[in-house]
Amino acid sequence: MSTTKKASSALISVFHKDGLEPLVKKFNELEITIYSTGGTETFIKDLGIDVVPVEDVTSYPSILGGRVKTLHPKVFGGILNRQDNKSDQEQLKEFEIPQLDIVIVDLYPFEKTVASGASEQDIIEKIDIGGISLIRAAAKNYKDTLCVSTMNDYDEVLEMITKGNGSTTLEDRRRFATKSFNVSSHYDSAIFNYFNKNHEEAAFKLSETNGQVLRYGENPHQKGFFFGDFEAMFNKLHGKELSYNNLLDVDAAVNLIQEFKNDAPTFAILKHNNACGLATRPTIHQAYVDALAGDPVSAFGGILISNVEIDKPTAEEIHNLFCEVVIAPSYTPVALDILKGKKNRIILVQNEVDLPKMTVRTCLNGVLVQEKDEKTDKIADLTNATNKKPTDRELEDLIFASKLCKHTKSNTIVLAKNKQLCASGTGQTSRVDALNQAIHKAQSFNFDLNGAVLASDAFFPFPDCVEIAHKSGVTSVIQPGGSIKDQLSIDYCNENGIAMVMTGTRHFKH
Ligand SMILES: NC(=O)c1ncn([C@@H]2O[C@H](COP(=O)(O)O)[C@@H](O)[C@H]2O)c1NC=O
Repeated sequence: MSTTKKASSALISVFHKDGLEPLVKKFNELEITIYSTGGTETFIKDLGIDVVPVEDVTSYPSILGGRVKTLHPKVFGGILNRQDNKSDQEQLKEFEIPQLDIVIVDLYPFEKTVASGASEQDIIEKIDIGGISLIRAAAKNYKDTLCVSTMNDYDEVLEMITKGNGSTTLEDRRRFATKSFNVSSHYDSAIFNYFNKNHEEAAFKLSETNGQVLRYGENPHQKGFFFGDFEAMFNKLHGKELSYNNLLDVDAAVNLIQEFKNDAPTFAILKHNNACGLATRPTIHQAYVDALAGDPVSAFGGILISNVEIDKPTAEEIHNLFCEVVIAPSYTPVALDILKGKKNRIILVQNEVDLPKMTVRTCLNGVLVQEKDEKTDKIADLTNATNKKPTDRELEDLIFASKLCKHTKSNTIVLAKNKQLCASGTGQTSRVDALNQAIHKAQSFNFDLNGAVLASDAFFPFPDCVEIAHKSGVTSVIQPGGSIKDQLSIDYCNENGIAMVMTGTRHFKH
């Protein structure tokens, strides 16, 4: 028996009518009978194309404000019958059920309605019942039925139907069934996540429908994929394909620069997810120059991000550096031309899109999920722990350093001065190691640490860090506090004229 099937009928029930016209016209040309629901029927009729209202099949009107319109055995029988099953075919005849060869559905926009901040009642009404049932039924019966479950596929369907003169192959129908279960399971995950927003039910559903195969994973012998909507976040203007590691760095960069969103021009340079350069200045050119000065060695091959438009002078400086990715909210035309001067350099425009509020990572044989660390330390949150208070300049530097600390791998110590990163110790197994690494690095790039500030992502269990910091010139310290031995560090600061403020908030990043 041939597995290629010629369609003679289609049921169309779509929320968004955009993009439907060419498909409907093609069906009409191929003499495919079109059945349809209320709004879709009006749309098709207005195109001057014959359409059979679904009510003519069910002999029921649409009831309960549209909650029930296609949910009827005559509709589902038409979709689910097996064409090679004698009894199914006899029942079609007996109950006068029309054969439905193609089903096209565009579901009520549930996720968009939730995102719009609509009321619970509006959201509930956007839980599609009939549409999702049509999709499940048609996809289940892919041997006989073609299921089109998203408007993104209309072009492909039009091409397929045109090429096959109304026929589809089993292979195509199975492929469309897979797409349909992708749509239906994503839809149900979104509904579950909406209902379970307070996490009463101990279940986790992460559903991403946009996937991309990467060149490889973290290393060339590992396969890698990205599931997410990169295009929603960025316009890629130039350069090679982003790698797995590029994506991780871009993520780190975007989260870091978010802290400086409404600040003066700020430039960050990152390597392996940590910043090796950061500066806030009156111009973005100066911010870049001073960020680079933080560690011009590490900056090689780095990820660059700016919180404001990149102009010509900045682009000229950047062009001297080999870097993987440049990210900014915009570029002047001249700056863009300069940056495009290197073939592989990836240039991204960051769109104004909210980042997810939860983070997810694999752990053992499951996943760990947590709220994102959304707390940014502010001057108003600080309590003075010492007799000496930080100067206004130091206070600004303390907040600057604390913002960076939050986005650096633990254990970390950040040393900063005049809103410039002098050096940080990153991902160390002890806080003392992190501090020593930072001091050593800062000195190797000729930073004068006299008057510098120190930020620590967690409390000091002993006074050793403040002592080492003091001896290298640090005059002000910001830390969460909370150690049973806080007083030892405070006493040392008081005895040596250091100001220490406490935030009360730890910023571990593992
Ligand atoms: N209730 C039903 O039987 C039903 N059947 C189809 N729908 C949906 O109704 C929408 C199309 O409605 P209309 O053609 O009236 O504009 C589509 O999004 C479709 O998924 C239904 N609506 C909700 O469940």
